[in-house]
Amino acid sequence: MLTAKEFDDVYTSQNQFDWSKVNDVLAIIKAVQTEGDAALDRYTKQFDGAETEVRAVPEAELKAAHDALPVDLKAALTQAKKNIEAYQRKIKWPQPEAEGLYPVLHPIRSAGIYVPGGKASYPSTVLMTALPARVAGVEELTVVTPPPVNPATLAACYMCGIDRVYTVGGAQAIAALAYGTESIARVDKIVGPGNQYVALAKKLVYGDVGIDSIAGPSELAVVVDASSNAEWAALDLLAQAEHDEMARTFLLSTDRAKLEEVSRLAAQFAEEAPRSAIIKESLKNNHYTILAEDRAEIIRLLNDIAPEHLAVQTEDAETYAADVRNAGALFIGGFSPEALGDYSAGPSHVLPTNGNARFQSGLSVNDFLTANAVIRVAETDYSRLADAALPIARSEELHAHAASIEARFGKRRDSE
Ligand SMILES: NC(=O)c1ccc[n+]([C@@H]2O[C@H](COP(=O)([O-])OP(=O)(O)OC[C@H]3O[C@@H](n4cnc5c(N)ncnc54)[C@H](O)[C@@H]3O)[C@@H](O)[C@H]2O)c1
Ligand SMILES: N[C@H](CO)Cc1c[nH]c[nH+]1
Ligand SMILES: [Zn+2]
Repeated sequence: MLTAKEFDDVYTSQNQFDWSKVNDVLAIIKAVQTEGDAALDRYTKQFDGAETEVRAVPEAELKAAHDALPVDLKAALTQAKKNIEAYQRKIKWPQPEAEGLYPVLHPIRSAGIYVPGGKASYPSTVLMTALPARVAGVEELTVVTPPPVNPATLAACYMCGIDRVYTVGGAQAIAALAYGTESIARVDKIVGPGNQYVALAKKLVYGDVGIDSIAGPSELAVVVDASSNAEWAALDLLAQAEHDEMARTFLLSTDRAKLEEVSRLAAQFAEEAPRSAIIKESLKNNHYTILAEDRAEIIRLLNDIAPEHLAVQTEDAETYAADVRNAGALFIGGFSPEALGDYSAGPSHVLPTNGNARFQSGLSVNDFLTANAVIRVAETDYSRLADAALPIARSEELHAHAASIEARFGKRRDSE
């Protein structure tokens, strides 16, 4: 258990993006650029142990996976799909009136979706990425995901009408979406979460292609007080720790006894959990229990951590939403476990990690829209804007700028 000061000392140095693999990832990207599909096949064999030739999964295979879904899973995916679509429709930017100065909104044409598949499989990520894109009106969606692929992931692709699905993952899949290969067409924007290799590749290709954000190893901060259910809090911590040894969890309170109770239960559940090895490693290296002085100190710590997920399970939980500026998604109250956000609540579970919530929101329909400013100046408004522009153009000594503005005064006088 750490005080806030002790946490500040240890955490700041660790809360940095891991660039140590950058040369490996750059080499992968370059190989895909020069060798295309052959490089994809080689890396799939090397990193995923699969002897496959990259190919689009036939539509009939997607449909067969969908038809074979167990009834309860099909119903859950269908309901989750409805909830996600409803939320994305609600938050979609409205098109402002086409008057004078306004943005004109367009969906981007094509998007590539990375669906992780290394340590777990993620049919839910198909829904959480493809549906916001579909609500925006993106024409073409390509999914990449490493082998072996969970049939439920293929079924989810079928439900979302994905145009092409390729069983390739990691940095090589990101490079293929960014630059294209013989089999995979390049896209306008790449979205979706992934491990350090995927995150590094997205950073490196950005600018040649759009990206949504860096959605890396999962994170959860849980705030508890004497009133909190310690078992629920402990299980919520495990639910994120089981994603990855690199998943980060934080437990905060002003109540020492409750922190001890939650920590004891988390350690006990970790022993019994099916994914015990991953969870124990994550809790050992990437978990922080913090005893704060007061609520203000908890708020300050949360804004510094800027966690992907924040679960507040205290009596005054409602008050946190206004005071915490930096969190990818907030889960308020005991009946809002983070896992519901992962699957069925509605907002996308693709959220910024590693402190990126300071400047980045979770994936949404609006990530698939561009807003192009339209400037249409009425002649009667010209002088007002020209007078506010000319002295600035002259001070920048950009004479052609000034002349282009002055020329309109001449034209107007001539036409009067
Ligand atoms: N932030 C979010 O929104 C969000 C959502 C879901 C999942 N996640 C996170 O996504 C991550 C998924 O990671 P994952 O590993 O399970 O799947 P992944 O698909 O991201 O990574 C697997 C791929 O990594 C590549 N790889 C593995 N070892 C490599 C090596 N030594 N060199 C080069 N490439 C290598 C392989 O190509 C493999 O296909 C987890 O950390 C999870 O917590 C985040
Ligand atoms: N918690 C993950 C985001 O960090 C999303 C997810 C998908 N499936 C289960 N969980
Ligand atoms: Zn999760």
